[in-house]
Amino acid sequence: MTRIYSYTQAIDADIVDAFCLLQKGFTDQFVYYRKEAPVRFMGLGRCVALPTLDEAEITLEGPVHAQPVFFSFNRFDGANPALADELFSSFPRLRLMLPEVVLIENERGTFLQVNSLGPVYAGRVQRFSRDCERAPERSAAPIPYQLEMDSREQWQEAMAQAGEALSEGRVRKVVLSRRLRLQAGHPFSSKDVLVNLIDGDAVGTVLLYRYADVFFCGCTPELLVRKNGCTVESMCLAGTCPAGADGEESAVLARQLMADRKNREEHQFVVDFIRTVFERTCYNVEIPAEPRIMRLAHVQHLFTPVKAQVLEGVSLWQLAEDLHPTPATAGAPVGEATMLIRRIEPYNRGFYAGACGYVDGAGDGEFSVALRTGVFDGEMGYVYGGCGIVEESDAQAEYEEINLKLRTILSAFG
Ligand SMILES: C=C(O[C@@H]1C=C(C(=O)O)C=C[C@H]1O)C(=O)O
Repeated sequence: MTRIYSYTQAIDADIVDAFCLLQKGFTDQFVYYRKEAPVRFMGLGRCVALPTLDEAEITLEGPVHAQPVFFSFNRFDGANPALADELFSSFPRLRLMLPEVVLIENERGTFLQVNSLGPVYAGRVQRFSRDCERAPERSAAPIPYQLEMDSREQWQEAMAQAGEALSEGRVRKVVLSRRLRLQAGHPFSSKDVLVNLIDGDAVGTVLLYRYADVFFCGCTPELLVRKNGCTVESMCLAGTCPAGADGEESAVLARQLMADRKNREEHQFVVDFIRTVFERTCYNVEIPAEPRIMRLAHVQHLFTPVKAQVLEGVSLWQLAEDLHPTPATAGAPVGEATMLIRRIEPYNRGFYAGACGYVDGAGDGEFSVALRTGVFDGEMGYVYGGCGIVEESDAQAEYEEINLKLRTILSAFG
């Protein structure tokens, strides 16, 4: 058992400004920041890492009753024996990481949480809250960079391998990705990348995990699972078209996407998979019969929301493990597709397309699928993008689709 003391008080501060000021003093940094709703957590430092919540004995302190916020960043294919990209190999494999300081914004307000393995010393809270409240308004600088294009021939080759597995019937869908290398004149700043994503036009949830000099960051539209008491939600997201230049073009493209058999099929694999997991672990499962459109800055997706009540005794962690990876990021059947990805992709995805999120001391929280992300160290970085491949997919069109998806993470450089 690990006894954790968690002290929370309200603060009158903008949490992003406060994070920008405080971050200089901490090598470990964690962000889970939903842009469209105040579900925002920004963590600094490391109080403790635990394998499960069962190991924690939590004492809540301070004027606000709030659970400690643990972060969890997990690899796409944690069991893949292939070595991860050198940038990812430095991140420890820890399940639940509790920061020393968490800045919280939710529908109740903005809060400062200080976590400790002994009773939290009041002077410490006062010092952080003073710093938060005097934080200057943030500014972010653009980051000039060069993108090294990957080879189209290599992509054709990967597509040919996928095509073979599809025509032999070994898989019915596989999600292949591309990795592009970036080079900058100055070291990538995690603060600037973060602020550009939060304040820019990227839609979704901003994620950051910084460990010493290396950081993983992005803005994903895809929720894996959210748990609030016994209510749980998920999302089927697969099938893509461009966003369109204006409202009219966007509506035409959306209608074509809704009517496109290939995209509807790619989408349906995800719906069927999530339905199977939810019907085993939940009840009152609600899944609309028809998908909707999710419009983002650069692309639009077919999207089906999922809602249910979870069976007593089933944890958020178990749901995330059962759901990940879905056919949206692996393919169908999931195991066969994952094996094919290991064989075809010349790199290990690391956190890209992994389940990343937060869990609070009561077991509520959420995980997103870490899409539209990259990993950075000094002047170099890698960005990742993928797309679902079925038998009738065209290599050229899928290559272009990934270019559109990459524009979200590239928007982080201004
Ligand atoms: C794999 C990615 O995106 C996934 C694949 C999609 C598709 O194939 O249409 C759409 C959304 C995501 O589920 C990515 O962005 O890297």
